[in-house]
Amino acid sequence: MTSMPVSDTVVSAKDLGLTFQTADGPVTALTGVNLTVEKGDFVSFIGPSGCGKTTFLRVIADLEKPTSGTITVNGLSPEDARKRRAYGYVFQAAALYPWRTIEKNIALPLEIMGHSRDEQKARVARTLDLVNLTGFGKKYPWQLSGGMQQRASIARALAFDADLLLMDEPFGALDEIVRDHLNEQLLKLWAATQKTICFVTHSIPEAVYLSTKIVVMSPRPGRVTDIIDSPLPKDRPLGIRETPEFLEIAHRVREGLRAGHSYEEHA
Ligand SMILES: Nc1ncnc2c1ncn2[C@@H]1O[C@H](COP(=O)(O)OP(=O)(O)OP(=O)(O)O)[C@@H](O)[C@H]1O
Repeated sequence: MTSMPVSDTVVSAKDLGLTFQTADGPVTALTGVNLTVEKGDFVSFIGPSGCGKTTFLRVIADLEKPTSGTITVNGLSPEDARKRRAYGYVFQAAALYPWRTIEKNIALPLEIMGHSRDEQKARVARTLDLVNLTGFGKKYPWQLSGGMQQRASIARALAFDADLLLMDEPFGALDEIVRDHLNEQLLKLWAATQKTICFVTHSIPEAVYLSTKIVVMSPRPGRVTDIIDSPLPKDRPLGIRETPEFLEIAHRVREGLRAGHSYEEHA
């Protein structure tokens, strides 16, 4: 096996653009995106519907091809990175198979990758523990709450131990109290596993609470209007959301979103 390139840069996008050709003409989902994600970063992408957040995640995952600019993932093309299983992907809906138990859902990618039964069992137990679902492996998805299902889908994405986790609005459909709880748990999980996380959200408090870096985007065409490096400490109790430092970053995100919006109105 060839060794991985040694670098702390996980994602590097330079002047990245993606225009979809549709029956109604071209749709520019992304234009001029420059962004570097370093190992261990927690990067949130925030912006209104249609600003290209999901498209950017899909480009990293090699599910879409850019039409201009360049992007590398772990120093490789997205295609080569995907083949080396560089990332786990968590979708907006938990997308668990209803006819499989939670542990069988988590084991599915491991089965496909040809891991032995013992290895599968060990990894399933480890990831269930990471998302606090030990004891629920034999349940079916419908027997779990929405928040627990989403944790199970995070466990599935963690099971093959990729360093990069791509999360597309994983908690968007959950109520605020459950969401707060999952945000706290996700930060603990991030600290424990030292993963690099790219996280799409519509929520300003969620983005500020979770991130080391916040990428503010605006639509038509989708572009980055601000990149904020958070000065907040890594250890973040929920109460941090009432501190002046937190509110200041939230204010800057809101300003960035507003600036993008007025561009849209005047374009
Ligand atoms: N496969 C596709 N074909 C054509 N247009 C597409 C395709 N995928 C996305 N788009 C368009 O690209 C733009 C960006 O979409 P994208 O889903 O990335 O936005 P988003 O910021 O994730 O939105 P949301 O917050 O609603 O999920 C939108 O205008 C969308 O309609």
